[in-house]
Amino acid sequence: MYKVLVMDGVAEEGLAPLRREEDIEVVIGRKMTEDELVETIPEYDALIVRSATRVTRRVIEAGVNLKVIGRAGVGVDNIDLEAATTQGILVVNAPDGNTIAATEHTIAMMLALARNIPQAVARLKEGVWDKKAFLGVELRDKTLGIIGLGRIGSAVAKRAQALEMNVIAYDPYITEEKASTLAVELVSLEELFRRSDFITVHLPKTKESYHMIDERAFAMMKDGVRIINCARGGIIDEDALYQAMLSGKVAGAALDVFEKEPCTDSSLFSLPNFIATPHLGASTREAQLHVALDVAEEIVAALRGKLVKNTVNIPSINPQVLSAVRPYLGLAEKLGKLQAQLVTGRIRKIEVIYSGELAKQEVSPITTAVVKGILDPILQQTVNFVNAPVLAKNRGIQVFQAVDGEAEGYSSLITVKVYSDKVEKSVAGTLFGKEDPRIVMVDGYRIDVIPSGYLLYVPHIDKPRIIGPVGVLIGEHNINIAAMQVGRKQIGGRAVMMLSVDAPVPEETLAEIARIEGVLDVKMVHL
Ligand SMILES: NC(=O)C1=CN([C@@H]2O[C@H](COP(=O)(O)OP(=O)(O)OC[C@H]3O[C@@H](n4cnc5c(N)ncnc54)[C@H](O)[C@@H]3O)[C@@H](O)[C@H]2O)C=CC1
Ligand SMILES: O=C(O)CCC(=O)C(=O)O
Repeated sequence: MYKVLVMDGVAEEGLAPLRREEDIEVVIGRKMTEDELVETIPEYDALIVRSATRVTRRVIEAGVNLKVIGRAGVGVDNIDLEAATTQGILVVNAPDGNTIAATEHTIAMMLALARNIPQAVARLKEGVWDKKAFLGVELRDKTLGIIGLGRIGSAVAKRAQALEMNVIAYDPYITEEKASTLAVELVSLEELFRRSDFITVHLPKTKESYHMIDERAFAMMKDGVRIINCARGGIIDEDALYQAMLSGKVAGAALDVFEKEPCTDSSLFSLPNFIATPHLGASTREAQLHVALDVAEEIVAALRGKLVKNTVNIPSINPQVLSAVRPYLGLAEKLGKLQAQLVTGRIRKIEVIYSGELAKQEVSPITTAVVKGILDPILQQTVNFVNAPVLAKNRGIQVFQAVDGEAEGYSSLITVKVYSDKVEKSVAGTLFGKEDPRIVMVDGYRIDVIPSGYLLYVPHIDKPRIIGPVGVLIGEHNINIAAMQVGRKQIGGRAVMMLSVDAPVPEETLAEIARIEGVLDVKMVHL
């Protein structure tokens, strides 16, 4: 039975995909302190939040059963992604469901700013009919500067154009083609500051965007500029905004988000031309239903080990790519696991080389499977597709991936080379047919072994009285040999023997095998 904790008032109707699963129990959590959440979380397999709950490192480390954290929305800045990744917990979000809600809120804020609507409503409710105090401005022919031309920025651009505004944008990560499809002029940040009558931000809060709009930026802007932030608090420096509004440089500002939330006290609240909402951008019935449905479906998929679309802490994999590489994931993991048991010393470098047909595919998921296979037998903690690359990096292991046309006669070949401070070892595998995995090479010696169960690896000198005595010693312990492969490059040179056995060979027998003259090493491997 899986248990899912749902926080922050995520829409009940949207939880239907979870509620219809018989082995999933949904628990609606009340507002909790960090300590309370730390105490509660160990019994849960999944957690769903909006923006209020802070999923800190402490919470994540206490979540010993957590497999997935879902954000019913876009921004994941309330989730410690690094901690989740290290712990092997998948983080998913619902990036599309609230785009229109946040877009319409932005347009509403811009119109409210231009026409002083909140202030006029408040005055009228005080019983004052004051027409003179609220002279507004029109949007038509004004320049709107959009910082961040993603989902919401693009949708804001379309609506602003319908209001006959001239739209310019700054987004160094999108192409000129995308901007021109939207009929938006891409400009530098400085030019956007200099030319805009209204500026709206639609980008995540990152190191780069933190206080992107600060004192220096305000100094570059037109007198009387109006500023909107329905993205994330902290992109605008609130102290600098206060000063710029006091001086009259900024004619009005509308914030839906604040650097510290909830924000119930701010010097900005004293300014008549400042308007604000309490992070309402995504608060429409439609958006809340959509994000809840999207995230609930993702949680079900993640718990079932199925394809998850909107992953935040591992690269999302295109379904076509996944179906091409999926058959190789198991083989890759086994090759990694084999290496982990053959290699001695501290691993410094892993190199995964792809040849043949496979070399034409996007192979990074296969490389991750190799790394997972290598680290899993070595580390105490759970190693999965989420944390394998991070754990390798944290341990100072370099991971390289390369393609090489030479597949040694196989249609596709995966070669895994591991370099430690003591040895350098290479193993290779392929699929016979579409799904029959085989280890076909160890240290350049050709073999043909099914990567499963117990394997005995015996490198030796190619001469008589080795294979027989090894078989006898194993037989004496009543252990059945299911298959045997010997690979050599030249008569009388080095060779490798790989035996599939039905049970582990005891330590003392391994020691006896190692004493046979001509045996160079002996290792029991379990795949
Ligand atoms: N107020 C609210 O309730 C809501 C807030 N949001 C927030 O709105 C923001 C935008 O959301 P989406 O449009 O869905 O995201 P998105 O990922 O589709 O778009 C973000 C855009 O910002 C651009 N960008 C990133 N760093 C940049 C930089 N340093 N300078 C300029 N551009 C940069 C990216 O290239 C991308 O095009 C996010 O921060 C999200 O959390 C989203 C929904 C509701
Ligand atoms: O869930 C909410 O109310 C906030 C949504 C939001 O900020 C986001 O999706 O980034």
